[in-house]
Parts: sequence; C-alpha cells; structure tokens
Amino acid sequence: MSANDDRDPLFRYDDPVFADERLLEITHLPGPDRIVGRDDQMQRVADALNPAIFGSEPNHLFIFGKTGTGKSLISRSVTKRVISEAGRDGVTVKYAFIDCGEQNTEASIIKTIAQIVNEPSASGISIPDRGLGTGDYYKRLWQAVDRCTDVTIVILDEIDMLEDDEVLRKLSRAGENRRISTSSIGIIGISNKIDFPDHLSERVKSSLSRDELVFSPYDANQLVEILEKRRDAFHDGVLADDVIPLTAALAAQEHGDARKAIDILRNAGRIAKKQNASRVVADHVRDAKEKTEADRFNELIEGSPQQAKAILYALTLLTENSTQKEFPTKIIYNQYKEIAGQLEFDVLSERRVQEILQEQNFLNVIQSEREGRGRGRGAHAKHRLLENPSIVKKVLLRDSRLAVLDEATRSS
Ligand SMILES: Nc1ncnc2c1ncn2[C@@H]1O[C@H](COP(=O)(O)OP(=O)(O)OP(=O)(O)O)[C@@H](O)[C@H]1O
Repeated sequence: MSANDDRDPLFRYDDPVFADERLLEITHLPGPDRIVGRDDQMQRVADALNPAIFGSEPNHLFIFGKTGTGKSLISRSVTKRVISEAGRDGVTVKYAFIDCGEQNTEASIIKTIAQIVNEPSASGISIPDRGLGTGDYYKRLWQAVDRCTDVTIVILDEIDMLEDDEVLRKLSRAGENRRISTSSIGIIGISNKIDFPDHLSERVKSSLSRDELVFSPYDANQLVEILEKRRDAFHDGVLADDVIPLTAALAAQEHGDARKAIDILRNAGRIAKKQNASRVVADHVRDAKEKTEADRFNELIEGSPQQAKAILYALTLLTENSTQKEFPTKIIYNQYKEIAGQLEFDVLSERRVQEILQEQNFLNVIQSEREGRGRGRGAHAKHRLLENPSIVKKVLLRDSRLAVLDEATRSS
C-alpha cells in the first residue's frame, strides 16, 4: 500500500513537474549563491548600508533600472545580510519594505513602517490601523524606532508613485531634527524612472543627500544563468534542453528582464502540468510567454475604469490597422468617440481623454511623447502601446462589453 492510498482522492498529492515551485515565486528571496552578475551593485548597496552594522546612520540610496533587473532583490538581500552581521554585535537593525504602488500616502507609509518595527512589549505603545492623524502616526513611529531598533532601513519600491514626497524629507532628517535620538533611519528608494529625482520637490531635492545607482538589463547569457540556478524548482529531467535558453531569449527580447524570464519558466511548468505532460518543452514556453505578457498587462490595467479601457481599445485598433505605431491625441479621440458611441457610454471630452492617456502613460501602459514645442502637452502629444496589440486586445476583451463590440465589428 502506498503512502497516499488513504488520502482523499479528490486531490493530487504528487507533482510530476515541480520539485519546489516556491523557488520561482516572485516573493522568494534567493540566497547569495543564486544571485547572478550583480557583485558591483551589491557592493555599492553594502557600502551605503555599512554604517548600520555599527548602529550608525546609513547613507540614503536611490536605485534605478528597468523592471526585472534585480533592484528589489539586491536591496532586500544586502539588507538581510546587514541585519545578520549587526546582530552579531548586538546591534538591532530592522527593515520595512514598502510598495508605494500600493501604499502611496504619507500616513499609510508611516503607519506601516511603525507597525513593522514596533514591539509593543518593548515600546509600550501600539500602532492602531486607523484612528490617528498623520502627526500622531509620526510621533509613534519615532517612539517605536527609538525604543525597538538601533537602525531602521526603509525600502521604498516604486518610489515615483509617492503621492507626496514630504515623507522622504521627514524620514531622512529625523535624526538631524531630533525626532529620534538613540537610533537612525536609512532610505533606499527604488524606481524604474531614471528621471525621478528631477520630479522631487525642491525642498526634498536639497535636503535628501543620497547615493545613486543604476541597474542595467541582463543579457541573454545572464538570464540563462539565473534560470539555471533555479532549475531545482523542477524534478530532474523534466526540462527539455532548449527550455532554459529559449526562455532566456524570449525574456531578453525587449530588455533583459529576470522577472519575465522566471515568470515564463514557471508558467511553462504550470501549462505542462495542466496538460499532464511529463516534460516541459519549447511549445509550453511559447504559450507561457503569451500568458505571462497578458497577465502582466492585465495587472497594469486591472482596476482601470471602462472609459480608460475604451480609450486603450481605440489605440489598439489604430495600431492594428496601420503601419504606424504612434498616434496623436486627436486621432485616438476620434476613434474613441466612435467606440464610446457604440458602447453607449457618455462620450468624454477630448481634454479628459488626454488626461486618461497621461495617467496610462504614468502607469507604463502606454508611452506618450510630446511633439515639438506645441502649447500644452495635451493636444500635441503622441501615444503608443508598449505591449504587442494582440496581447493588449486579448486582455481588453476580457471585458464583456468590449468583447461583444469586437465580435460585432468583426462579423459586420
Ligand atoms: N541577478 C539576479 N540573480 C538571480 N535572480 C534575479 C536576479 N535579478 C533578478 N532576479 C529575480 O528576478 C525577479 C525580479 O527581480 P526584482 O524584483 O528584484 O526586479 P526589480 O528590478 O526590482 O523589478 P521591478 O522594477 O519590476 O520591481 C525576482 O524573482 C528576482 O529574484
């Protein structure tokens, strides 16, 4: 009798494809021996954080680079090593990783950091989820930081999404302004937008001294190496020989993006498993690429209002039916008006459509560029999709009203 004979037959207890799928989860933090090609960047982050090991204030640091270039990984990995080294000398370092795409207000950021560092038994204070004003959350944060840590490292991912950069000024000057007395705070800001510091307010720009670091995309060979070091996510012999090189090549097409490479590999395994295949082969990888791109795009536009989807759909139709890739606001607006009419939506003004296009540009769904030196960015901007139109369409048509309209247009 096998070990599984008495188990509920409704479920599966073996996984013929994955030995440990968690190694491919985006939140998984690989050990230093699985990190490829980032020695210099790791050293630079270590240099900035080094004072923390002795309980002193680290240097603040901004890290820039395209998506999937290891910015969060290196920040988290080095921070953890700092924490462990500091601990050997009895120095308490804690860190808070905040995704500013999800939490972008001053109060929510302060509250989250306070909740992470606070130990009520040591500090004698609590950090309630709601009910305090921003000023009170700050007060409790300073108390929690002073009473529970020697150094707090605050990692702000997608820092360009911050609603108000005042929080950077207050955190970075907490020691100087005597908000905290026995501890210190270091900030690591992470962004895909290299020009992000230009958009900081003058107050913050002048007060926040920092180091800056740029992460370049990986080449296909580095992506192969990154994937090879996660091969043990699969059972021996499950991956066909060409799977890792093909995955790396596909992920390197736009820019060498390790997140995409890992996502494709994981999705390829899942697709193989779903098909009850005992091996992952090149076709699974190709299907996985499409799924990965659609999932990502879906994540970007999830939560966008239907009007924004109608505008994106207008841009998609224009792109599909033309050799051009970029379209002026006016042309997109005319196409949108037609679509909105067919969908029986209220037709928005051209100015509002322009604003929505700018928002989508900000969210990296499309790219908008101002042409020439025309007045106001609105009327003179041109916009293009950043993703393949067939993928964009596939995702947009998950909205049933757009799907019906698309079907009707094609059959007419
Ligand atoms: N040098 C590397 N070695 C091993 N794995 C890596 C490396 N760089 C990135 N990865 C893996 O790729 C994925 C994406 O990395 P990470 O989240 O750090 O990228 P990022 O630059 O912060 O991207 P984003 O801007 O999209 O947040 C993670 O699963 C990470 O473990």
